[in-house]
Amino acid sequence: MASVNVVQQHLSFSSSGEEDSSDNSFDEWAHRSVPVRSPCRTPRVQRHRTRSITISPSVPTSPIPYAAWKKLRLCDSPSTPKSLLSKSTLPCSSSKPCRSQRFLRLSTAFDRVPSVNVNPFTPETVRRNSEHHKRKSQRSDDDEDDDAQRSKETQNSSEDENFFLPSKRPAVSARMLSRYESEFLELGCIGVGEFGSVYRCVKRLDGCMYAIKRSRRPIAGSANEQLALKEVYAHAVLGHHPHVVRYYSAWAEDDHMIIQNEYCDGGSLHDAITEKGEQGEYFSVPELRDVLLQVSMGLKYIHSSGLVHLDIKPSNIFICRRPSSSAGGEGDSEEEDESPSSGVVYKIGDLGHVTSILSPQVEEGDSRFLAYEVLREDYTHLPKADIFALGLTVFLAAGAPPLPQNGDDWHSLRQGELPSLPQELPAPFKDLLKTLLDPDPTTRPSASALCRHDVLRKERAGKLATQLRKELNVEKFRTAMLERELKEARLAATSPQQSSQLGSLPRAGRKLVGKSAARSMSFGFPGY
Ligand SMILES: Nc1ncnc2c1ncn2[C@@H]1O[C@H](COP(=O)(O)OP(=O)(O)OP(=O)(O)O)[C@@H](O)[C@H]1O
Ligand SMILES: [Mg+2]
Repeated sequence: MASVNVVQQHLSFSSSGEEDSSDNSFDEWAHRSVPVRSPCRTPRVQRHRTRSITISPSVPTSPIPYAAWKKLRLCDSPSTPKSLLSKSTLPCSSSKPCRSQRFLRLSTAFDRVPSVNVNPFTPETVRRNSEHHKRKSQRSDDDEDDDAQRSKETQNSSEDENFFLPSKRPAVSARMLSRYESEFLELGCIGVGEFGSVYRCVKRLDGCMYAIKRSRRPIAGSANEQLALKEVYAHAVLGHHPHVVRYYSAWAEDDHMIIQNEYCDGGSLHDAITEKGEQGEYFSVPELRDVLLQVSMGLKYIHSSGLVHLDIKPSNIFICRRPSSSAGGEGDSEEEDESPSSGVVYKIGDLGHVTSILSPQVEEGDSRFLAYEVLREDYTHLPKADIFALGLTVFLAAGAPPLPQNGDDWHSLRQGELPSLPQELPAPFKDLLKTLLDPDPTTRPSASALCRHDVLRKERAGKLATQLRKELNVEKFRTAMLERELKEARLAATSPQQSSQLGSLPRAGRKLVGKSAARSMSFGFPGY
């Protein structure tokens, strides 16, 4: 759990003698992590601002008269006047004194907000637990003094429990905080879009990381309300797919829509392109194929659900670099059983423009990625507008210069003129990309056709063959070992004398210890 690490690191850092940070309250830390004047203000700051303006004892906390707002009452947020908030603040438990200054500070830092549980099942916690147990057993081997050892173990085990086991603090306190504050610990702002700001948060109950998107402006009665609702409706209908950002929950709070999604630890494709660009690099051909194939899989799923995304672009494609530490992990899907060749998973996110293919209500996305037919309000081939935007996305990843928002260059791109690239793409791949940008939407391949396309699948097939060859070699080796052991066993059965001689005089190259190791050798293949 990177998030928990962040918190623990921060806290132990402050306990290491840097006393000028004596006022290291969580609030201050959270504020420091967000740049001053950033448009990405934390919901907490914004909420308090709103509250100080709109909430007085005589003013109801939900003064929104709009009929449309009623639609958003997915979960009523409790009223949280400041008085209740401050009353609800619990002091550090006095019945269980803090063990060290670090823990004292830990509880000091946390006592303004409910604590966070550590989920013992996340890959990171499991890894840390096993490393810790290894270290502990090494310590036991080395230590000779039994008494000292025993007292040390008692001390260590309580340390371990405090550090690695789920916390014994109350899971979620029933204090009068907003749902966002009571259920999540905010670790920082990870992005700002047109519609919302996105925060990396740990859910206090399950200890997993989530991306929480909060609409930047109040939504009741505004055009943003439709966008907010669309995003939630689309997520709820789409369910799980490895190449679509997973949705967990949504609610309205202080007239803002809040959406809890899977956290993608690699940021957006836009970030990755920018990072590479700053070093004069761009995505290689295998990486481009990977992006194209994986996003096509996500699109195939969205399109087959009767929906279109209509805002495909690098900043709406998110990257997961390691096994998901959000709850749930990867979902199943017929063709997604192959793991991505790069170890990087691309996921389609930001469903704010999603609409139905059959009865579209089109809210145009970013004009740089807009297909010409959508501008002309021809909605007969909407899924192909996603394909067009995907084509431009891949061109950008390949090193194309920034796309025009309008003007002659905008039109030329929609008349079949390809963006210039700093790298030479293989002809079949370039031809495929060209079809994605074809002015005629019917000529562009469908997402489903892209998923099956030879140019994208060939490399995976090659990798699969290499893997199978390796597995075959291992099996051959294993068979040879078994045959040899069988021969020896037969020999031993027919002439016990010979076998005892063999047993007493080890042959060169044979192990004295662990002779049967080969049999229990694990190559990590199912069935063995
Ligand atoms: N699930 C996530 N995991 C990691 N980062 C995310 C996630 N969701 C959003 N972000 C970050 O926040 C940024 C804005 O998110 P998002 O695109 O959902 O907001 P938006 O306001 O709808 O954007 P737009 O301007 O495209 O309408 C993203 O570009 C990305 O950097
Ligand atoms: Mg976006």
